[in-house]
Amino acid sequence: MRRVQFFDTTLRDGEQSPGVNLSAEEKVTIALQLEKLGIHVIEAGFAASSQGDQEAVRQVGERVKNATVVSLARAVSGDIEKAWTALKSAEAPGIHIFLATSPIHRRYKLNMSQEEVLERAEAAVRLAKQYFPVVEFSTEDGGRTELDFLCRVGERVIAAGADVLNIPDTVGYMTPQEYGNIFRHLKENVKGIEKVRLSAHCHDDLGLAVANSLAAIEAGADQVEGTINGIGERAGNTALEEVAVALSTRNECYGVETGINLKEITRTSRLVSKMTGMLVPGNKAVVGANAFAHESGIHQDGMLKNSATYEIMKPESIGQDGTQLILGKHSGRHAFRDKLTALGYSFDDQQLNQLFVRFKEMTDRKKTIEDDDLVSLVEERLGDGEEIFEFDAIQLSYGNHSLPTASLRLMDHRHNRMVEEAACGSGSVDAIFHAIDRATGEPMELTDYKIVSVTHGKDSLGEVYVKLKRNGTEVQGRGVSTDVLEASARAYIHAVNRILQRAAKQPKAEAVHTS
Ligand SMILES: CC(=O)SCCNC(=O)CCNC(=O)[C@H](O)C(C)(C)COP(=O)(O)OP(=O)(O)OC[C@H]1O[C@@H](n2cnc3c(N)ncnc32)[C@H](O)[C@@H]1OP(=O)(O)O
Ligand SMILES: CC(C)C(=O)C(=O)O
Repeated sequence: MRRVQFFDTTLRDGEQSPGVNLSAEEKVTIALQLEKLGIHVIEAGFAASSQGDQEAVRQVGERVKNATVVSLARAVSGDIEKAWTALKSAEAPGIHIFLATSPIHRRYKLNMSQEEVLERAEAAVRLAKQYFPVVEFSTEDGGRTELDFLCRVGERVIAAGADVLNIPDTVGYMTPQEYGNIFRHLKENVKGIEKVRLSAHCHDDLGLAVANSLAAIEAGADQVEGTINGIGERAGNTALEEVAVALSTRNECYGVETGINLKEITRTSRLVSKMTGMLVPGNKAVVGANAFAHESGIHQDGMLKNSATYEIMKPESIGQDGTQLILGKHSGRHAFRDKLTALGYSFDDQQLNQLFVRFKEMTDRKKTIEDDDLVSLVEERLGDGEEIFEFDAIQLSYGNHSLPTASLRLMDHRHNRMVEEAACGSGSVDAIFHAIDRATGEPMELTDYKIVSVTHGKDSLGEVYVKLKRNGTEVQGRGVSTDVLEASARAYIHAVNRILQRAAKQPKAEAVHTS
């Protein structure tokens, strides 16, 4: 199978992301992880750009043993010499020389004619060849360069001894078809092209960097350049982890092997994100936090039946922890039951349906449902018999200069009717409890009341515990809601139900106990 080599420029083009500045130590740490990932060429920096980067390139070159370490250099002797100073003690040194070839860059940036570009490129490669075993030449803005001229540049640098010819789409302007065609054209028209490795280097200005890189590979490129997480100048570079996973998952389309250790992808992505401060968006392909998370009920049901329904690769194959079924607004009963089973509960269909109704109410108010939320929800009902009174709705009027008033509606299952009552109190909670006493016609003595926050954040669940006493029987009630006043009402009604259920079971001798 044809081999495609991976050239990582996280430490050079990736570092060109605004706000990113890596120390030599950080570059070494990332480079050693790139080595574990199986990257073949690591661009450690641009030695001529600063004393600090020259030192960083030197340290990376000395520490990395299983990849070629290169420095970027302009087509000027000073840059090439600084690159050699940095890398002469490296295990496998290389240099990456670039010179823009497009009409726009020649005219406005370099102020060079085509002939001058050809001469400068050739001279730079010849000089670099005196020092480096591996010389890559990049035709900066190659995508927007006249094809004939691109071929002439290619021929000149190959004749001068270049080992790799890289055709960058520097401004992310190419479409996959156009970019692939450039590689086909070079392969067919450049003398000596078989002597060099042909390389693709894409930017993501139109969101096409990965697609363009894959198109180049299809058209014969045998090296792909990019960064981890796709970081880099402007909209960034080709995300190498995406290319590696695409080449492996759709190997029947590309028929190439890479030698990339896919299991190291997640670790590498997290390290780069941490050290550069460039956060990975949740929906980012392959390494985003949601890449293997399923939120909707229909998908979750499919996943539980067979993960191939909604996952095209195994999260473990790229070092991710595993599939996540996120319970939320769009979840269905299958995922709900599965989660409860994982938490150690088992329910018949009727119980599950009742809990599911409460769960859906909760998801309308709370973005993410955590395990603790579910435990609270379940335990609110656990061990209870049939509900006598069922909470339905509540409305409160509160002002610091007026009497708090609560209006409350509940279902009275004994008489199969909705009851609505209102009451005032010394505070909102007191008003709610009076309204419940009126609605049930079963006044209780409140002996304890406390509120606990179940999870974190503004939309966390409040859990209210009350103790009610009547005729010597004292019971506890629990209520959960994102609103503590509603949780209070639920807790009180829960306790009323339990007291009445107890009384029904022991009509004559009501024991005094606490539960
Ligand atoms: C597409 C890419 O990503 S290319 C890499 C881009 N990366 C960087 O630029 C990061 C590091 N850069 C730097 O630290 C600085 O730009 C330096 C140290 C390299 C150069 O700084 P300065 O000497 O002050 O020059 P400055 O950056 O302002 O201008 C670039 C000069 O290099 C010339 N130049 C640009 N590319 C090349 C090239 N490939 N070969 C030769 N000369 C070049 C420009 O024409 C300009 O020359 P001029 O001064 O004669 O007009
Ligand atoms: C130096 C070259 C390869 C580059 O980064 C680009 O053209 O984008």
